[in-house]
Amino acid sequence: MELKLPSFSVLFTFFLFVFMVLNILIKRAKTITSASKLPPGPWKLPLLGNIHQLLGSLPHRALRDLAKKHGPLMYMKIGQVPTTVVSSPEFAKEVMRTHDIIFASRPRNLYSEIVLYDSTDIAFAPYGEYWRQLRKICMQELLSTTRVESFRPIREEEMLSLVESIAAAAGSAFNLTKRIKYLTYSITSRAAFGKKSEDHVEFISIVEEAIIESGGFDLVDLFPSFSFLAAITRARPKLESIKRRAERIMENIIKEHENKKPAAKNSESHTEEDLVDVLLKFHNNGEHGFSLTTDNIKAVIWDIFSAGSETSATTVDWAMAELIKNPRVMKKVQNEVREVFRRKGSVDETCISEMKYLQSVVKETLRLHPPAPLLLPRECGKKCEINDYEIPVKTRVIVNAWAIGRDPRYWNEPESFTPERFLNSPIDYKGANFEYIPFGAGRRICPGMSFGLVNVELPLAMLLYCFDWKLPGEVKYEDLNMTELFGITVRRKDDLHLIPIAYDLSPIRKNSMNTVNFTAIG
Ligand code: HEM
Repeated sequence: MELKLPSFSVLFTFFLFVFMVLNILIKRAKTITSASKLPPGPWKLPLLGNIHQLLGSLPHRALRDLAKKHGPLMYMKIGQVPTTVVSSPEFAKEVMRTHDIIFASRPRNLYSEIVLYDSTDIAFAPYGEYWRQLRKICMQELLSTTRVESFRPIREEEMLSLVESIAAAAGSAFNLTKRIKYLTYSITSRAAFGKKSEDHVEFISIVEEAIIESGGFDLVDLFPSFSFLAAITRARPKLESIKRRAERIMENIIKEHENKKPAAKNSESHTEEDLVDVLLKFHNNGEHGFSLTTDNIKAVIWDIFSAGSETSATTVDWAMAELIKNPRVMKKVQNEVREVFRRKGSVDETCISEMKYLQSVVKETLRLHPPAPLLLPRECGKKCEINDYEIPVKTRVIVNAWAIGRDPRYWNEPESFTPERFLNSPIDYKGANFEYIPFGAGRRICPGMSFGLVNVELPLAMLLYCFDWKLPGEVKYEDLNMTELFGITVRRKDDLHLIPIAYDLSPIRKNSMNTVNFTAIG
C-alpha cells in the first residue's frame, strides 16, 4: 500500500490550530492569575509550564532562578499541581509561624504512598493526632536531649572504629563518603533498634536508592489525574521493589524485638528498651488509646533509619569537602580542635561545646548545603492570604531553604564559605531566625536536631584531630567537584576520596575509664 504524506496546506492548518490553542491556554492562565489574586508566577502552559525547568536543572536552583524573575512568593502549576514557592525569610515566616497550623500537613506523593505505607510515618503523616503521638514517642524514646546524651557510648565506640579504619588506610586514598555513611547509619541503628541489622549494608544501599527516587518531582506526582502514567513510567515498580526489599529487613528487626519481649518483660530495667520495643507496646493494642499496625511500625523504622542517618552523613561530607577547598578554614578549625583536645587531655564529645569555630563550620556548611534544600513540602489546609495574595486550599507549598540561606539581603558574600559569620552571632537552628532554616521551623521542624548535630560535630572533630587530609592525584583543592545529586536529600554527586595522614592516633587506644586516652603532643 502506498503511504500518502499530508499535503503542505494540511500540515500548515494543523500547526496553526495547535498554535492558536496554545495561545488561548497561555492567555487563560494569565487571566486566572490576575483575577484570583494568586501570587505572581511564571505562568506558561497550564500543564507543561515549569516542568522542563525543574527537570532540566536541580529544582532548588531552578526555583531560585524563577524567584529572581517573579519574586519570593510565586504561584505556579508544576504539571497539574498548584504550587506556591517561598524564597524569602519574610514569607517563610508567614508560612511556618504566622499560618503554621494551616500549612502543617504534607501533600501525598507516590513515594509516601508506597515506601511509607500510605504516609503513616512521621515525616509525611497528615497533621493530626496520629502524627502528634508518633512524634511524641520518638522524641521521648530517641530524640530528646537526655536520650541523645545516653547514646554517647555508642557514638564513641563507632567513632573509634571509624578512626581505626582510616588509620589502616593512612597514606592512601580513602572513600570517606562511604565510611561516614556507615558510621551514621550504625549509630542510628544501635540507638533506635538496639543493634545493627544483619542486613545493615544492604539496608543502607536500599535507602540510598530511595533517596534518589524520592525528590517529589516525578511525572506521576506532577500529573495525579493521569493514573495511566503510573503504569507506563518506571517510578511505581522501582518504589515497589525498594519497599519489598526493605520490608524483609524491617520485618526481621520487628521479629527480633518480639522474640526478646518475654525476657524484657521480666526485667526491672526500662533502660534496655529501644524505640522499636516501645512502638511494639502500641502494636494492635488500643489500651493506650493509640494503636499501631505492623505497617505503621515499619514506616517509622524507615523514617528514623533514613532521616536520622543520611542527613548527618551528607553534612559531614559537605563540611570536609568545603574544608579541603578552603585551606585557611581547615587550618583554623584543626588548630582549635587540637588545642581543645590537648588542653582537656581527652578526646570525647564533652569538649565540643568549647569548639566555637568547629560549631560555626557546621552552621556554615548547613547554610550553603542544607541536606533538605526544599525542606519537606507542606500543603495548604485552608484558604489563606499571604501578603494580600490568596493561597488556595490544597496548594503544595515549597520553602526554598537553600535559596533563603543565600539571600544577599541577609548574608554578605552569600556564596563564600565563611564560618566566621556565625562567631558571636545569635542565629541558631531552632527555627526562630527565618534566614537560616536548615532544620525547618514551626510544628514540623525536624525533631532529630540534637541527635543529628552531635553525629556531625563529633565525627568532624575526630577526623580533624587525628588526621591531616589531602586530595589524591593531581587534583587541585580549588577544583574539587561540588556538583550536587538531587533527591529528598541533596548530597555531593561524587564520593569524597581523600588521603589521610596520621597526626595523632592515640585516641584509638581506649582506657579502662571508657574515655579516650590521649597523649598530648608538642
Ligand atoms: C543534620 C541533620 C538533620 C537535618 C539538616 C535535618 C533536616 C530536616 C528538615 C529540613 C526537615 C523538614 C522540616 C520542615 O518541614 O519544616 C526534617 C524533618 C524530619 N527529620 Fe530531620 N534533619 C536532620 C536529622 C534528623 C535526625 C537525626 C532524625 C531522626 C533520628 C530526623 C528525623 C526527622 C523527622 C522524623 C522529620 C519529620 C518531622 C515532621 O514532619 O513532623 N532528622 N529534618
